[in-house]
Amino acid sequence: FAHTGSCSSKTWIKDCSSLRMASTMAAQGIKYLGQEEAQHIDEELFSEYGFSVDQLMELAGLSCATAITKAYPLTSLLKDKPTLLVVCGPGNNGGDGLVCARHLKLFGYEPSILYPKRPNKPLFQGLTTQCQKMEIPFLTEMPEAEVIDEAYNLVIDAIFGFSFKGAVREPFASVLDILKKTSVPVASIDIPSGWDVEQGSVDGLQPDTLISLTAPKKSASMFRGRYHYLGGRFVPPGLERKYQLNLPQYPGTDCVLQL
Ligand SMILES: NC(=O)C1=CN([C@@H]2O[C@H](COP(=O)(O)OP(=O)(O)OC[C@H]3O[C@@H](n4cnc5c(N)ncnc54)[C@H](OP(=O)(O)O)[C@@H]3O)[C@@H](O)[C@H]2O)[C@H](O)CC1
Ligand SMILES: [K+]
Repeated sequence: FAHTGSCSSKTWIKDCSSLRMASTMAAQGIKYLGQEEAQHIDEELFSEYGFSVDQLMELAGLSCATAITKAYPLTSLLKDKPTLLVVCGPGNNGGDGLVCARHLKLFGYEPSILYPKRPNKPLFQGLTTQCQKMEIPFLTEMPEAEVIDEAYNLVIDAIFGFSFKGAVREPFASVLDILKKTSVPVASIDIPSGWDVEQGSVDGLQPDTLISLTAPKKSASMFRGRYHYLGGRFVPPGLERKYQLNLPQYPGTDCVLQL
């Protein structure tokens, strides 16, 4: 995978690197959230600011799909088909994964979804139906690491987000063990799954891409992959001030920003 972005010719390199530098400088001072703080912000978005969960999930999932198109453009993929594996967990992080998969299908990728633990709630049932109607296949079991390396260009990790706690329970412990053995890149939504939200993990998943939603969580400072994006461009100014998020300015109408 080569990061092509918009810097494809030499004449663009200078402009591009100064843009990247500007983006890094703009991101300086951005707040890295603790677990409770991230959960409070989430609750306030619903209770005080009048958002519904499906609204924010749609924006979060669209940000993630957009970030994937930037880090792994269709033209950069090595396999014959633009296949992706999206692994979804039981909470809202998994919901973001379903939305992300739907948008990626619309963007020309060929996602398959593994969704082993499905909550019995209309929101997730609706998102599942939407993906099925988009003709996205749902796998019945997690493929072995060699099969993933053979069949997919990229894995999208939408297993756990900011509510993850403790030791990973099944079936996700086995799923994460397989993901750690794959050599195709992994793109994690909000948190690399299995990482402590604040402390990270020394022997955990090492994603190539991290898409932080709303604001990075403390563990994001331990991220060593190539691409770190900020997404979830929906934070009202009062909430940003209250939590001193110090968010960088998104360029133009973009819904993601590379940190
Ligand atoms: N404000 C925003 O930026 C928004 C972010 N969104 C996304 O939502 C997630 C947070 O979603 P939440 O539902 O609160 O939690 P998670 O998806 O992180 O996970 C909850 C489920 O995970 C299970 N869990 C927790 N710990 C373990 C463990 N050790 N082993 C196995 N399973 C675990 C937990 O299961 P229970 O058994 O406890 O029920 C939960 O089911 C955020 O990160 C963003 O991605 C929103 O989409 C929009 C707003
Ligand atoms: K994740």
